[in-house]
Amino acid sequence: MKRYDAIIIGFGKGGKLLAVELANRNWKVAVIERSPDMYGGTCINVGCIPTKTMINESEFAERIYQDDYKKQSKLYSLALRRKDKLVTFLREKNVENLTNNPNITLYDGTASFLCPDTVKVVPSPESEDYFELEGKEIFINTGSTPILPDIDGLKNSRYIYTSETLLHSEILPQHLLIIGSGAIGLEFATMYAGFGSKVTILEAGKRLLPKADREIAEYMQESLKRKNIEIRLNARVQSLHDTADGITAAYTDASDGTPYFLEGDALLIATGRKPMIDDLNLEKAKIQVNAQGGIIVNEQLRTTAPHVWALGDVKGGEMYDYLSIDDSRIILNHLFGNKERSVDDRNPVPYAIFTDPPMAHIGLTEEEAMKRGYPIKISRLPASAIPRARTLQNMDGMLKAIVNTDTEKILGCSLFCVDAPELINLVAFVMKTGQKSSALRNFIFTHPSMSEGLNELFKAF
Ligand SMILES: Cc1cc2nc3c(=O)[nH]c(=O)nc-3n(C[C@H](O)[C@H](O)[C@H](O)COP(=O)(O)OP(=O)(O)OC[C@H]3O[C@@H](n4cnc5c(N)ncnc54)[C@H](O)[C@@H]3O)c2cc1C
Ligand SMILES: NC(=O)c1ccc[n+]([C@@H]2O[C@H](COP(=O)([O-])OP(=O)(O)OC[C@H]3O[C@@H](n4cnc5c(N)ncnc54)[C@H](O)[C@@H]3O)[C@@H](O)[C@H]2O)c1
Repeated sequence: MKRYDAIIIGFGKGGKLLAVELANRNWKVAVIERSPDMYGGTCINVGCIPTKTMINESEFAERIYQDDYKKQSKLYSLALRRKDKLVTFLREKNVENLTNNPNITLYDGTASFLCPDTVKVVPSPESEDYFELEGKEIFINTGSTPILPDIDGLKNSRYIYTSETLLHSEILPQHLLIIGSGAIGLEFATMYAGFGSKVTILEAGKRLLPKADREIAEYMQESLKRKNIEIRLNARVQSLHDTADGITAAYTDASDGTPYFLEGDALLIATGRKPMIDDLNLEKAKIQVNAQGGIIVNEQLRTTAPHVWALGDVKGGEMYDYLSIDDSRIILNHLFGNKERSVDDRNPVPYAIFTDPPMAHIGLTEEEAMKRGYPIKISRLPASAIPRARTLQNMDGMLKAIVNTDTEKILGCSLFCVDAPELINLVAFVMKTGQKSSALRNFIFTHPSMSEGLNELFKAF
């Protein structure tokens, strides 16, 4: 049996960064990945990168061929090719980063625990062959997988997709149905509407983005409507049936019990993701999981088994690329640094949803700040008031900030405007460095830029 200083299960975001850092410190590292199509993990293969590439392509398609489905279809195929090219480039780069390092060995296969320091690797599901590896430290970085709700007909339909499969389909849907209006549902809706598909989202909840600022979520809902994206809230999907040329979703509006039938030619399941623990045999290592199947870790990311750590989506909770990266920093800090980093010291964490315009948020919403009894003042700025939004011909949206009137510190900020995923990082920087809101009011920004809008937004405080 081969022995390593570190075994990393899953070639995901945090794991690949950790592998290189450990190897550069002369650790012998084994990385185990179950699928060569997933070298480099979710983000570059089926997550952030392909989706944002396609959203960018769709914005371009929308501008030039707004109502011409045939021409849009052609652009969709070309966009898929460009997306595939980028994904292949990044995947190859990711593999090179590991395989060029003499201290790293990349193994193809599915890993499972035999005991806390030994894993079994099955290279191919078709064969009974396997080998074992022993590690002084083991890092679980197996990511997450789509949740498939228990809906009649879902398993047998030919028209059902997940975010991982829809972007391999060559046919641009005429009418895309989406179940779920979280980040994935909204981003795919934006993408396909941009390419000219009609999009209808069926969301079980009573409001869009329940954790977002209510006012901003309402702006977004109105904006999506103008883009041919219909959102049906309170929707309880009971069954799905294939027809000669598509799929019918039968659902009930839970607010009044009215039954509906909706026809489309493709249906995306976007009802959340769950930690990928299925094959790991965690009991053999006495690694505990929570009720949602997330691996339980302490604030240093150690699991309940000695010398076994977990990073990224497999812990459950918030699932973002940058949290997996930060998890790797925390682990490195505990292995080689001053041991001061913790998952508790990184809040507030911003997020962004890449609709058109996109929405980004950090900190508290207005409702949350009120509930906590803070003395607050609120400022709002329509995106159309920012000259850069006009030069970009994207004036849709609203910016909103909440400041504590006693401390003059920013409590929360929601930006629904072009470039919001970039702007929110400026706000995050001010919040995390403990500066007052006046830092943004008086800062010199380039012109014309969306950042200038922050001068205006924070003028009120
Ligand atoms: C469509 C989509 C869009 C997204 N967009 C964004 C975005 O814009 N911004 C953002 O921050 N986040 C985004 N995310 C979330 C982000 O992609 C994830 O949070 C991040 O990639 C998780 O990385 P990870 O380190 O947990 O592992 P992953 O990158 O998921 O890697 C896990 C790897 O482990 C492998 N594996 C699993 N089980 C085993 C096993 N038993 N043995 C061996 N290998 C195994 C898997 O094949 C996979 O390659 C998006 C996600 C999706 C699905
Ligand atoms: N831009 C980004 O950072 C980005 C982009 C995509 C995904 N992600 C991450 O990926 C993860 C998964 O995203 P997601 O959008 O699938 O999950 P999500 O949990 O964010 O949203 C799922 C939505 O589906 C709804 N839903 C669940 N079951 C339903 C049902 N049976 N019928 C109708 N609606 C139902 C929920 O109410 C919720 O609104 C999230 O953690 C997300 O943060 C991030």
